[in-house]
Amino acid sequence: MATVTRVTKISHHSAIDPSSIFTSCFRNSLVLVCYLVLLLSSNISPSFGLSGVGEEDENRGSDLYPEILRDEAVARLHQLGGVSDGDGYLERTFMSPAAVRAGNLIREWMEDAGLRTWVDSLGNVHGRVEGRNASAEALLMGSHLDTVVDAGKFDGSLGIISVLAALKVLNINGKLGELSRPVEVIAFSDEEGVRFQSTFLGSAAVAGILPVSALKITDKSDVTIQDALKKNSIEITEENLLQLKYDPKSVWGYVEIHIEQGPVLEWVGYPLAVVKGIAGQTRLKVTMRGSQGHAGTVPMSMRHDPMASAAEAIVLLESLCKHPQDFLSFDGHCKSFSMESLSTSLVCTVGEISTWPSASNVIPGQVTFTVDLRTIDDMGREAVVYEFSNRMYQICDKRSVSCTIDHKHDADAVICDSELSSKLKSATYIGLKRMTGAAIEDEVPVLMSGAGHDAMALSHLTKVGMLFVRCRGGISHSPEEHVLDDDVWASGLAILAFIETQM
Ligand SMILES: NC(=O)NC(NC(N)=O)C(=O)[O-]
Ligand SMILES: [Mn+2]
Ligand SMILES: [Mn+2]
Repeated sequence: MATVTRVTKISHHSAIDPSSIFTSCFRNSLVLVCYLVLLLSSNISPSFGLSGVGEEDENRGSDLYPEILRDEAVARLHQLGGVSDGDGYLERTFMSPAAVRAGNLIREWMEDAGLRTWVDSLGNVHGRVEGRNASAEALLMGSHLDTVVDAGKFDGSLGIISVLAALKVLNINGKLGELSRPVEVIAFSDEEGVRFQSTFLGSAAVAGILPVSALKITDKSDVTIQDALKKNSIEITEENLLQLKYDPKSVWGYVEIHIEQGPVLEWVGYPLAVVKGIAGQTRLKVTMRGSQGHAGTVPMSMRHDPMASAAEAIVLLESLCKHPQDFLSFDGHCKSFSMESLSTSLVCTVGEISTWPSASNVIPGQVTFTVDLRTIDDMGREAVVYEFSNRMYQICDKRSVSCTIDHKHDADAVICDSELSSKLKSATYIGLKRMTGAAIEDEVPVLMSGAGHDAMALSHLTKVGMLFVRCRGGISHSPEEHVLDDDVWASGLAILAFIETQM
């Protein structure tokens, strides 16, 4: 008997698009209160249960496949979550030993689902079935096999394992060869960009937007991307890099399942959401150099301290991103960006800082820190980067510290394809109906993504659509990241319904 998490019902006649609510309320810290008020005022009926498969139709249970879409998928998520370079925490970065082991394990699961597999020269792991018409445009699906440091088990992995579970069900039912078009699952080698700070390496190569110059990017140990591949017996050249690009005419679309990494689905009590779009992002590396010296003998007035300069710049960044309207101005004519969309979606993070020589009794000679800046408003993002840069250089001049800004990564915001999103929404209804045995009257939530995804890179190749899966407390990029077993199941049923109805 399937028991599925209870879902708060949003009555369909007052269906509301949570992302629009968030746009209007997101401005202040009462956003969730606003959201709740708006939901309650739309006659939320008492929560109806996804209370399990109806007793009356035992046959329905036969197309639920809990042993594959839930039990085996959950077991694989935990198994993959144990493949790590870290001791006691999860870490898999581009072409690391654990990333290679993870790729091999995923490849086994691809073959277990009946797919033809290979690894390309950027370390992406591919599994493909041609279906009835090998020359038709292919449906691409997938997500990333790399992780951040001290990661959760579901970010990236769920999008690979859930899709493979659905394809395994089709293979068991003898339907895989009957699909109307080829289907290809790709486990991308580097979405997080932790090692080289230039994210989407694998998916950008498939989309044809990874410049050859990227192969010379170095990590903290001065190892280039090219070296990292060579250490794994992959000789990447300009020629075979360019060969990785898929012909847009050979691709029908790209679909990615991913954890929400936010609190909304848990808040509204719904297991899945359709993604409306993905915020644009910029990554900077700031280096400040000053006068290294003795902590005990250099008078404060004579110091050129890059640590204090960095601290002032980081606090400035926080103020700029909390209150952009206090820093930015634009004449009403050019309308280059909307303060509304910027201030409701702008987030900035300094996640990494390092100093040299990093000794408690030494005034540092150099400080380096990262900046991660995101918003759905691309023009606004450029304006914020410009404003931060100018004000940071003023800080450095005032403190007689030399500063450089290295632009590591830029990705424009992406709007998901409306037709593909509509198909994913329909498939979600079908999947959830199978689980509950009752018609789903609610509007599937539609959310914006502040997190980046390989779909951003693939949007340069083909139309993209995404499904979000609820995660506990919205927590991600943490070992606390968690998805309910039944929500893993719901994601598998939704993508199975999508493939069955669209292919
Ligand atoms: N889904 C993700 O966690 N993506 C992460 N990676 C990139 N490239 O955005 C991020 O930081 O949001
Ligand atoms: Mn991530
Ligand atoms: Mn991710």
